[in-house]
Amino acid sequence: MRLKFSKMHGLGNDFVMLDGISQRLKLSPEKIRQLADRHTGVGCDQVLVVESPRTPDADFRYRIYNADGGEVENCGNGARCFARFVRERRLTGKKQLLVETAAGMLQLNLLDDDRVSVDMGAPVLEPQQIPFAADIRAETYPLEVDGEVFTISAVSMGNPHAVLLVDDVDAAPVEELGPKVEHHQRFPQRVNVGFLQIESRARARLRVFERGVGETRACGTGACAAMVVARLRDLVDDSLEIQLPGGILTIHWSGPGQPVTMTGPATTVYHGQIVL
Ligand SMILES: N[C@@H](CCC[C@H](N)C(=O)O)C(=O)O
Repeated sequence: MRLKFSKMHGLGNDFVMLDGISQRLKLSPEKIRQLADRHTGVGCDQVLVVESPRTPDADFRYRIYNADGGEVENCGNGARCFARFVRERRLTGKKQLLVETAAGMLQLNLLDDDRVSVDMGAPVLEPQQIPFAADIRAETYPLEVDGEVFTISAVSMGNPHAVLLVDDVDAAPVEELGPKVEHHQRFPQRVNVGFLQIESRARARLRVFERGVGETRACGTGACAAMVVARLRDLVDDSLEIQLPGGILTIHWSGPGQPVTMTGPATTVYHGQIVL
């Protein structure tokens, strides 16, 4: 199978973008892993696929695969790249798009300064819906890992996130604790793990160990989840600049029941073809 693709990134969270409307794709988990391999494939954190929508209101359907081959529900940085990709590939001339994902509808807006703003929907905090094993919903939960108890918060932004507050994100045990929380038995669908340092009511720093990938340079849904956790604990105001290793995302959330808005860049690196 010969595939045309674009290599893109959102703050260094990188993607292989595939147009599944004008080319026929037969993707298995193994083929996704081949594409994502940084030594023998194109290399990326996620493979993103554009498809025709299933519901009449939507402009497109957007599917997301982690580098480990698993299909997942949502990807914030990918959504911004998606908006740019469908314009560059002339699949649409629109600057405002309604896109179907496995997690529901996303609204994407291409801004005049080339950034993309995404309405990521309202966060879900009910443990069963995240999913996370807990008897009742709480702001924080104790989580035991190798005999040590950590304090986490749990949020779904369509995909599951655990967030830990840390004093110094540079010294956070992302590589050691990240995989243990990702595979913790209380998260039956595994989880993305964010390490969040609050700098002020308007600025924070974040590193994310992503489910199915490892630490990435940025995670859009992770930044939204971090905002929700920080805002619910009244540590930040409605607008937050989150510094990730790859750059800054601006996140806005005015509180429970409201959608989270994420704004940031989307960059095309090159277009290519690969035989799989
Ligand atoms: N990088 C993404 C999140 C991608 C999916 C995630 N690894 C998961 O398994 O849920 C983002 O920018 O949100």
